[in-house]
Amino acid sequence: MTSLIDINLNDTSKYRLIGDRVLSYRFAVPHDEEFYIGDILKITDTVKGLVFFAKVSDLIHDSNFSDPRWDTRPHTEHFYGLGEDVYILVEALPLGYVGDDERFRKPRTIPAKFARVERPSAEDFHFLRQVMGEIEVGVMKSGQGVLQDVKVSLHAAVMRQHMGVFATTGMGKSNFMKVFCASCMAARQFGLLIVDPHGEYVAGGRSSSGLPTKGLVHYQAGREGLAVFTIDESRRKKYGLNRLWLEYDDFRSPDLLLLYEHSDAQRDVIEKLEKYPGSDVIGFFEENEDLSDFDANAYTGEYRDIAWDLRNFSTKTLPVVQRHVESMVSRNRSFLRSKGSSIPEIIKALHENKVVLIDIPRMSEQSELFVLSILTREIMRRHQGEDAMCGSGGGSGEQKQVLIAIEEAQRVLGSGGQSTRIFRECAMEGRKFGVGICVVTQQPKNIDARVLAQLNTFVVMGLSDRGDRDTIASSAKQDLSRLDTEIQTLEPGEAVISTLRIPFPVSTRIHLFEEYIDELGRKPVRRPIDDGLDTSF
Ligand SMILES: Nc1ncnc2c1ncn2[C@@H]1O[C@H](COP(=O)(O)OP(=O)(O)OP(=O)(O)O)[C@@H](O)[C@H]1O
Repeated sequence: MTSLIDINLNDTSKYRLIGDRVLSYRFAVPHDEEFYIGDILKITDTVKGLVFFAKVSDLIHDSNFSDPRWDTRPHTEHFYGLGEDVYILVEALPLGYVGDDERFRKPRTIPAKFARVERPSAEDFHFLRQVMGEIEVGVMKSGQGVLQDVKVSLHAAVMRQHMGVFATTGMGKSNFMKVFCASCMAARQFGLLIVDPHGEYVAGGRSSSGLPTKGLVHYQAGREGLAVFTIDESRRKKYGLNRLWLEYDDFRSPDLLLLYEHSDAQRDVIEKLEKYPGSDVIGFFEENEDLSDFDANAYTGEYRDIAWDLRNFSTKTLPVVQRHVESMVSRNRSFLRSKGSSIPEIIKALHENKVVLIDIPRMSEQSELFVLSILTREIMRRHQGEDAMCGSGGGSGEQKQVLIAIEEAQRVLGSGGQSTRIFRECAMEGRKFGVGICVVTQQPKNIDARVLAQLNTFVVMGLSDRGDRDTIASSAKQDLSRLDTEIQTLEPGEAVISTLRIPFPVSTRIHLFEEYIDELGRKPVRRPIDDGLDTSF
């Protein structure tokens, strides 16, 4: 029989490990002890000189009585009393261990039998802090509370290996993205591109629960790490932002596939036109008023090659594509013009490791996808070439890193579909060229499984749908299946984060953006120019 009475009365904890598995610990605590799922524990193995950390994954009532039905008999309390023979069995998941060299490692060994189990103290937290990266997003949760001293930070170097942010509406996705942006502005480790059709990231607005929120321009101390390109004149003047322009040549015919449904014949036209600069394609369709009786042999206009390539298409197909091109141009008039594009400036800002926000308030979903697809293609094109091996001045040989956020990503990364080729290409090959994607979605089960398999960082916020949780559990690189209860019970603003270089899934309370930027504002911002300088007197 296991006694809960401690042998050494001077010892700080009387709980002892009785588990028998490398990947699952177990110990007993009195029946009235307060423990919560998610509590972080420290297990000291004095035999091997190792300190293990674990997280409570289950709580089970148990007893030492041989009668298996003792607790269902009347007057149980009277016969037995609830002394030390009745207890709670606590099951815990190992996080990792620290040895003499003070390095945190994955849990590849088991603590000694009866190793001491206790709650970690403030000094123990530096072991957990050790595994964190540069992009702070919150603090580590422990059961009902948080470990204020253990900030949860993602590693910038793994962002090119793609990230997913999964949350049902109202669970704090927008807040998370803004906190992530603010940390990227402060850390300046890679460029981050976000296209915002709701205008909420720049200057805030109202959260899904109606509360007023702030935006990235309010993080004043980090402003050097932010470049906003907007179509909103009043905002541009008020906050000193850049004007967003794209030019006809930024457009390529496959962008139409994202915006409209097409028949096979119309798709063929679009493919034929892919090799032509956007200004030629737009020029061709604008110059010909009526293509319903188009005859390539009789064509006398400026775009002979295009006319010749379209010679065999039916005169029913061409007017449809023409309508789509014209509607695309007129719909996006507020930022699309024949000459003069912001793309060089956008890419420069990304390569200066800034957060680049494309602010197109009140524009349609189609315009948002249009802009995102053009920018993604251009970033990929430049990174596939030599441009990204630079430092803006050229020659340092270091590859630039860019992360592209794709909100409501199921629209463009769902299973199947030609229309989303550029995003798919980015997910499959981007990392080789330093281009990562940040897939943000409420419906992970509707994202192509091959794309999910490419994501190496998962930020899982509350997901009410079992199918969504199962999809996440089967795609994450760390085992999240045993955290299902925790994921189901996450409150708004809480997340389970599974990422490379942090050896265990971390339960996190995401910072509230408004509080976080106040806190960041009080800290000095690290500027790339300061790297390597001794800033002391
Ligand atoms: N980390 C947090 N700490 C405290 N409160 C939070 C946190 N994150 C979100 N909230 C609160 O939860 C509510 C919803 O947050 P938010 O608007 O970010 O959700 P959302 O998932 O983006 O919603 P939607 O999908 O509808 O835009 C807000 O009122 C916000 O204040």
